[in-house]
Amino acid sequence: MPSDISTNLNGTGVTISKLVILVTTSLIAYLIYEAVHSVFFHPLSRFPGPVFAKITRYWKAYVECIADRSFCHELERLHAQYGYVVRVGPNELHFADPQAYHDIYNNKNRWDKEYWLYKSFNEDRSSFGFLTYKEAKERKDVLNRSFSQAAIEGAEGLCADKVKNLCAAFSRQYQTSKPSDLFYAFRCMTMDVIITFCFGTDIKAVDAPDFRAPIIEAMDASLPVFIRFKYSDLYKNMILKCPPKLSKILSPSTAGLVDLQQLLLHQISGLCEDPEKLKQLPHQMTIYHRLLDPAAYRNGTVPSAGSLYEEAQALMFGGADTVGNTMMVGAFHLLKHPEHLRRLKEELLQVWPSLNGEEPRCRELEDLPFLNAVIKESLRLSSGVVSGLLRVVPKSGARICGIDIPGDTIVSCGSTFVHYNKNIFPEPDIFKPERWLNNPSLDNYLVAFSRGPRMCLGINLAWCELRLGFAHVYRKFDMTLHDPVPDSLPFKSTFLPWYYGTHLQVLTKPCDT
Ligand code: HEM
Repeated sequence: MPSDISTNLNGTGVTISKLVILVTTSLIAYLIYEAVHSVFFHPLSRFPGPVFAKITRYWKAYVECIADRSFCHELERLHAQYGYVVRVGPNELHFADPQAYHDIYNNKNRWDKEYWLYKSFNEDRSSFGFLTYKEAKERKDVLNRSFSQAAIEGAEGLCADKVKNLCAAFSRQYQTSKPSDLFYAFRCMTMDVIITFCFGTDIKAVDAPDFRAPIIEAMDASLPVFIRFKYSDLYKNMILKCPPKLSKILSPSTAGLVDLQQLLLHQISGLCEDPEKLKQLPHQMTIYHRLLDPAAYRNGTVPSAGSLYEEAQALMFGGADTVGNTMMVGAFHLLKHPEHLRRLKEELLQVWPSLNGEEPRCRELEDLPFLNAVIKESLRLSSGVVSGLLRVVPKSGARICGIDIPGDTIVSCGSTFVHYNKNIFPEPDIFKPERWLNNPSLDNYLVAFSRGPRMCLGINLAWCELRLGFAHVYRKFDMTLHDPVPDSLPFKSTFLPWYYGTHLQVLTKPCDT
C-alpha cells in the first residue's frame, strides 16, 4: 500500500476511535448526571426507596422479569424497610396506607391512567384501556346500558343458566367418581357468562373435559407474558402482531386464546359490514347492541372494528378470572372452615327449603347477611386486581396522605395494602365472614372493584354471578376436599393474581333435596 494512503487511513482510524471515545464518554457522563440528578435533585428525591429504582424504570423490569419476583410481594418488603411511602421508579411512588387509596381513587379525581402499564394490555381503545377520564367516560356511558343494576336484573336468567350448567357438570364429575378442579371450573362458568352476555355466543367452557377449556388454559399461559409487554413494545408487537397460524406454532399454550380472538374478530367484522346481523344474536344485551348504535354517541360515530375488538378482549380478561378467582378463594376457605360452610348452608336452606321448589332470585339473595359476608370476605382475600392501578397526578399536584405530591408523579396504592391492613381487618390472613356482619362502615375498605370514575364497569354483573354462584353451588352440593389439598393459595401479581400452587380439587356430591 502506498505510504500516503496508509497515512490517510490511519488518520481516519484515529479520528473514528477518538469519536467513539468522545461519544462513549459523553454518554457515560450524561447517564451519571441523570442518575445523580434523579437520586439527589429530582422533586421526588426526598422519598426513600431502592437506589436503582430512583434511577431507572427498568429496575422494576429487573424485579419482575429477571428476578421473577411478584411485584405486590416485593412492595411488602420495601414498605417494611422504607415506611408507608416508597419511591419505586424515577417518577413513581407507592403508598401502603389505606388513606392513600381513598386520596387517589375517588370520584373527585379525573386522573389519567399511566401509559406503560395500560398500553401493555393492547386494549388502548377500550373502556379499560383509554388513558383519559374523558374517553373512558364516553365509552362507559354507552356500555352502562348493558351493565346497570336494572340491565343486570334483566339478564339474571342468563347468569342462572350458566351457573346451572356448572352444577350439571359438577354432577357428571361426581357420577364418574372424579374430583372437580375448582381453579378451572369456576373460571369456565364465568367465561361462559361473559361470552354469552357480552357477545351473544356460547363456547360452553364448563363442558370441557375436567374443565380444561382451551381458552382458560390459554389465559393462564398469557398472563405472565403480559408482564414483559410493559417493558418492551418490540417484544409485545412481535408476539401480538404475529399471524395467528404462526403464533399457534410458536406458542401452543396460548392457541386457545388465538382461536377465541379469531372468533370475535370474525363476528365483529360481520357485524360492522352488516349491522342487520345484530338481529340474529340471541339477546339484546350484547355489547354490540350498545356500541354499534350511532344514537348512543354525541357525534353519531360508532367505534372502529379494532376498537370493538379491544373492548371485547378487555371485558373477557376483566370479567372472567376476577369472578372465578373470588369463587375459588371462597371455596377454599369455606371447605377449610366447616363451621362457616354449615352456617352458609343453613341460611340458604331458609330461602330455598327444597331443591324441587322455586329457586331464589338475586333480589332475595341480596338480603342474606351471611351469604353477602362470605362473598365480601372472598373478595377481600382474592383482592381482584393485585397490582397497583397506576395513576398520574395532574399538573397542579395533589395531596396524598397529607403529603404534597408534585404534578406528573405516577402514584398507586395496591388493594392488598387495604385488604390486608391489620388495623382495619384484624388477623387479615384469616377468613372471617362475620367481620362484615353489622359493620357497614367496613364496606369503605372493600376496594376489590376499585373506586372513583375508573372503578369496575362490571360490578353489578359480578355481584349477580357471585350471589347466584355461591347460592347454587353450596345449596346443591356437599363438597369435600380431595387430595392433594393445598395449604394455601400462593399467587404472583400479573395485574390479576396468578395462582401457581396446587389446584383446589373437590368431590361434588349432589344434595338429595
Ligand atoms: C369479582 C369480579 C371483579 C373484580 C374484583 C373487578 C375489579 C376491577 C378493578 C379493580 C378495576 C379497575 C382497574 C383499573 O383501574 O385499571 C376494574 C375495571 C374494570 N372492570 Fe372489573 N372486576 C370484576 C368483574 C368485572 C366484570 C364481570 C366485568 C365485565 C364483564 C368487568 C369489567 C371491567 C371494566 C370494563 C373495567 C375498566 C373500567 C375503567 O377503566 O374505567 N369487571 N375491575
